[in-house]
Amino acid sequence: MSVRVVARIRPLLEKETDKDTIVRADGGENGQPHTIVKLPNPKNDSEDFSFAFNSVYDQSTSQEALFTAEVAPHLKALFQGYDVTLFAYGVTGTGKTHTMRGGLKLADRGVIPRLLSGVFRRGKKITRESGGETTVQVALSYYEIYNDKVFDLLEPPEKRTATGLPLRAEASGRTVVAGLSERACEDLKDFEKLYIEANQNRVTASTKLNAHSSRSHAILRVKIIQTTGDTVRESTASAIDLAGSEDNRRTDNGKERLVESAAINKSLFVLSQCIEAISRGDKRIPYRESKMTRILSLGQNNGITVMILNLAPMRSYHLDTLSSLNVSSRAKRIEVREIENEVVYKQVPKQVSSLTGAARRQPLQPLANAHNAHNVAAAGAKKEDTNKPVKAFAVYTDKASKPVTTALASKPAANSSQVRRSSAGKRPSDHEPAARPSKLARPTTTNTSKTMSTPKTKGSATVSAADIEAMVEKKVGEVLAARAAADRQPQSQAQPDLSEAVQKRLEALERKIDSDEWRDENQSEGLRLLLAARQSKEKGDDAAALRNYEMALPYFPGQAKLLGKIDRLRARLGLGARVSPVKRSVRKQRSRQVTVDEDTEYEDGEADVDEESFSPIVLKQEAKMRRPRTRVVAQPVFDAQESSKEGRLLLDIINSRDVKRIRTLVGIGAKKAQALVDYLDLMIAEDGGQVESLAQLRNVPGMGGRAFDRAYEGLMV
Ligand SMILES: Nc1ncnc2c1ncn2[C@@H]1O[C@H](COP(=O)(O)OP(=O)(O)OP(=O)(O)O)[C@@H](O)[C@H]1O
Repeated sequence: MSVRVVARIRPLLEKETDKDTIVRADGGENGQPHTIVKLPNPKNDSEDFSFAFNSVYDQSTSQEALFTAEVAPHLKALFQGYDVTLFAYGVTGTGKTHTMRGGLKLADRGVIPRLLSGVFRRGKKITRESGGETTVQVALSYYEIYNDKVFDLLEPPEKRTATGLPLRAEASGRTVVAGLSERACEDLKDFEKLYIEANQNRVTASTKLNAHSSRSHAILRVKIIQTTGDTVRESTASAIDLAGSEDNRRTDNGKERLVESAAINKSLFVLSQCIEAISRGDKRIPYRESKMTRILSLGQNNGITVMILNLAPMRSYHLDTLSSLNVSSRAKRIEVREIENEVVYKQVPKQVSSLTGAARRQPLQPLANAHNAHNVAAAGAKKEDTNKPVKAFAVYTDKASKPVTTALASKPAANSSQVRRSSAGKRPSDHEPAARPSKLARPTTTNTSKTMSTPKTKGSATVSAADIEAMVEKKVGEVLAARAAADRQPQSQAQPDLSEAVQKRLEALERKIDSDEWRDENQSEGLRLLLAARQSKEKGDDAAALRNYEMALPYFPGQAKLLGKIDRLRARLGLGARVSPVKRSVRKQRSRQVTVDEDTEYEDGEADVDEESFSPIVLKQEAKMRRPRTRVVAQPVFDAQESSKEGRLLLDIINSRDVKRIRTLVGIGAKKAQALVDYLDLMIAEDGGQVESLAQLRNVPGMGGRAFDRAYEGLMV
């Protein structure tokens, strides 16, 4: 069956200043559960967008009701040998942890404690009814993915290693965490003790948007082992509380939080890309690009998968809500085959025949929602035109309105049985940069939030409703333009098969980045993002390429080459100018007289990145910019260098991309040489393969300022 996707709208919290609720549950007349999420078109309040899900739970839904409807029915299957995966997805502060973990009071308990309670109860029942012949053991493992590293939550934090636990692919195709501890759990009390202790190990820290924000993805695995005589049946329930995406411009996040946030946003972005790739039927699903997606292996795991989309009802989350509705709607299209885990015989090594392995590994199904009532009509329609792209989600407006002029307006909805009443207000995409919309307009408990819901008072420095409207308008315009640009590309161009040579080259780079253990984590991360951007670009997916380049930017702050790529892509997609995270106030135009700080950078804000400066990049860069200036280098010196024989030799050596040759330069060791070559492969090669000038070379990470001077001067000796 396809992944079951349900939405839960949380109630307003007392402290929340934005009381303007715009998200509501609909559909499901005559006592049937709701199936539609409705919210206004951000560009036209009188018109509604609707998204269809398997079920929709409104603000009044209790923890008990949600569990009874969505989780309890799968307990039986779990004991029949099926694996069950439950995961909560949504923007920060929308209620994921509340849904999964809940509060301490009995009525507030979330899905996880209720699941365990159900497991123990059913286990006892089975033992009782079998007259003691069948015994049921429960074992737990609990871990988090923090900054793309896996940490065991059942072990004290002192035992953590810097790199975390490695992942391993099993013969069955499943990805597992190597070296994870597992604890036997006798009863609910046992579980609660373990769970509370483990949660204290979980990295949560206060952010401005959510005072108890989860900064990691938490994964609880409950293994159920049923033994009858000499047969053993194992199945696993996984409950996953994903960290929420957030916008750093709104959260006042400090250095550490920024890095965390980048990791969280990246993994969630990869998840949305995987969902999209599966629903499109792509051959390559980018699971490998984040540990969370490797572990989740959406669509590859057998069994039953339920995705709970958490939503906040307020207007201040409007664009974020649209974005997560888009992603979740696509997830409905992922098919998971329900395959029972085999019974194995005690003492006999478990047989995993290749046939079984192959059968267990899920072939990815592009359009697998024959089970999804909303898609039946579309599935039929699709047959007529197999070349047409699969429309990834259903959204229709509720009010007949004038057709809009965007290119999107004429596209038919493909997976909704609902009548599309208006072609207006097509959905924004979830994967363009603009589609993880800014929370600029999100008020929570902050002052800004007040200004959102209260009219602007005279003389105050607040944002007026019209300003906000304009911001939303602009953002939506960007999103629509990006989508329109993407849609304008002919299908053959949208997903071309990469040439074998390019594919091989990219795969080799991917393997290398993964295998270089010596490499700084942040450096690897930055390179991975560049690689992902490169892959997207090769495939003609400019929007995804842009997103990846933008995410790589904090790892290579101020890099002219990278900024150029971003600017070009933004222009191509019809998006506005880039908003630089680097404070514009410290950015000055380079003048004839360029001032160089003692050990490195140019003053124009285009700080370079060398191996040592990868972490903590963003703040370090600003700190560097504040340092006193001590040396002044005149432009004529640069001009002379450009035309000197040393300059030409330096370029020649760098352009050779030969690690051994580059290492001969003064001040460049093995690591730096390798990092340079990788960077050149990713950034320069696609533009013709050459660093054309010394000025360009000075903007290559690791080759700015002093590193450049040393290498250059070394050639003069
Ligand atoms: N259904 C609900 N009923 C009552 N309160 C709720 C509900 N859902 C969420 N809340 C409250 O909203 C706040 C934010 O919820 P929560 O921490 O679960 O969000 P989250 O999505 O897990 O955020 P993050 O991703 O930042 O961890 C909490 O105070 C929580 O108690």
